[in-house]
Amino acid sequence: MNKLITKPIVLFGPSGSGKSTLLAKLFDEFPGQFSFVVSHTTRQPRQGEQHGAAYYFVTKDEFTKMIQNQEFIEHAEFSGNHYGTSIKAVEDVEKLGKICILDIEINGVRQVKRSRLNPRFLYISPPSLDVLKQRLLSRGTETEESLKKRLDTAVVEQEFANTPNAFDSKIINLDLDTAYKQFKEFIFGDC
Ligand SMILES: Nc1ncnc2c1ncn2[C@@H]1O[C@H](COP(=O)(O)OP(=O)(O)OP(=O)(O)O)[C@@H](O)[C@H]1O
Repeated sequence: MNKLITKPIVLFGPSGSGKSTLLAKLFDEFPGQFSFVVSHTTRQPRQGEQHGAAYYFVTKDEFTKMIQNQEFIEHAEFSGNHYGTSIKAVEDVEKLGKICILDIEINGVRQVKRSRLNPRFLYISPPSLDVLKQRLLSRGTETEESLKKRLDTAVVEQEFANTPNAFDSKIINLDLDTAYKQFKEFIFGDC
């Protein structure tokens, strides 16, 4: 196997910019070649969620110990629950010979940049905030409040993306076929 293409890939971009859509196409076209990393969380499992598949479910104490032992590449708290990506979880994906994809938000990206992981960063940008708003509306997943929150966050994410060395490559997701072609070029291209 070509070692170079096993370098992990960090995907980031505003909610609604198309990350899941592009990943779904990729996983569909290349089954078994890519994998998400299994994260750790302190939240309770939902029905059907398996330990080690959806997440590694751990207690708050276990999570805190992992932070102290510097086992996480990035971690964060959302709605009172902790979530983190461990170095070991990334290594587990690599051991399986799969390309590891991390789909994370910008605070995670900042932490990854300070970690010993040396991934490639890809920024998925919407063509404009107006188009982003339309796509989030047509996805039908948002309340008025969550839409506003996502759009406000998108402004911060775009500002972050405009800082030097924020990403290795950027895709403006206007036409999906074109964006997907660029996505594959990045993934399979030179590191
Ligand atoms: N190029 C495109 N043209 C038109 N619609 C698109 C395009 N790319 C994605 N979409 C649509 O935009 C919506 C948002 O895309 P998607 O859910 O993939 O975004 P996301 O970045 O994964 O968001 P989140 O971070 O919230 O998971 C979806 O309804 C998707 O079908």
